[in-house]
Amino acid sequence: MILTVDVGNTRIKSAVFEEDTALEYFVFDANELHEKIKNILKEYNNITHLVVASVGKVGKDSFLEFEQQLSVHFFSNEDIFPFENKYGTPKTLGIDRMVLAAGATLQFPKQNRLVVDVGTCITYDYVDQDDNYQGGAISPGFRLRYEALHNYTAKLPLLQLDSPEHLIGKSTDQSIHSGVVNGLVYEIDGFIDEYRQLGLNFIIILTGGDADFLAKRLKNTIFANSNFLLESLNQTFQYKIKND
Ligand SMILES: Nc1ncnc2c1ncn2[C@@H]1O[C@H](COP(=O)(O)OP(=O)(O)O)[C@@H](O)[C@H]1O
Ligand SMILES: CC(C)(COP(=O)(O)O)[C@@H](O)C(=O)NCCC(=O)O
Ligand SMILES: [K+]
Repeated sequence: MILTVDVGNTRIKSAVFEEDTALEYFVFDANELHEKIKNILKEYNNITHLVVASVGKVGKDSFLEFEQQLSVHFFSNEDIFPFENKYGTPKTLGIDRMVLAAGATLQFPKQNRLVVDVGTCITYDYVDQDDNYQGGAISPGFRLRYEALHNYTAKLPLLQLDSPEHLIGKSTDQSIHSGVVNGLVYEIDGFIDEYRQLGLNFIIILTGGDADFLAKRLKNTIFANSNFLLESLNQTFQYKIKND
């Protein structure tokens, strides 16, 4: 059994896998990391590997204590991945993006793939049908947009993510929701349309904490799976074991 841990910039997501099947999912904050992992290991005493991808402030050292109990793998850009990395700065490519690209490559062979991960940031990652990772884009996620409007103005309130009632906002709150939510929908649909105009045919995987909220609002047909990163971590680790 494998325990996968995805440390994002907002929260930590985790899942226990028995081969390709996820048995249980968990979500927690960085300050609960040790206690939560200890509890998971108690509950599932067949876990042999702890596999981590972190772009947050939780580093490799945070998992040292578990090395007495099981084998720990903290993914880095030096690991073996099932794609050729054509990014101009491969060493600075986020490990979450590397794992997403690996998952897309392994789960959807021989086709162009675009992964859109809507978390703290929105990341776009394009892997072509010959398994070349080409790059993508990074933009602010929902929370960052709401907070930026509040933090960098004198008058705008801090709102929680909510559906805009109208395209044309009739109040301050409605205008903010329309700007943030419709703006993000247009951004993602716009990116997808632009990629298509390059003559590219590709599958789209939408993931991250806000994938479900967004999926029904996009005009483009997509494959939405908020657990795609955890599944990809499990698959990338199995790929590593077979190919290292
Ligand atoms: N229970 C929850 N706690 C916090 N954020 C949540 C929750 N459920 C959904 N979300 C949404 O998920 C987003 C974070 O997505 P996530 O993919 O976990 O980010 P990251 O990987 O950057 O930590 C938040 O901005 C929020 O809108
Ligand atoms: C862009 C990110 C901050 C996204 O983080 P997340 O929204 O998943 O918390 C992360 O992938 C990262 O730190 N990337 C490094 C820069 C790059 O990928 O080029
Ligand atoms: K992201």
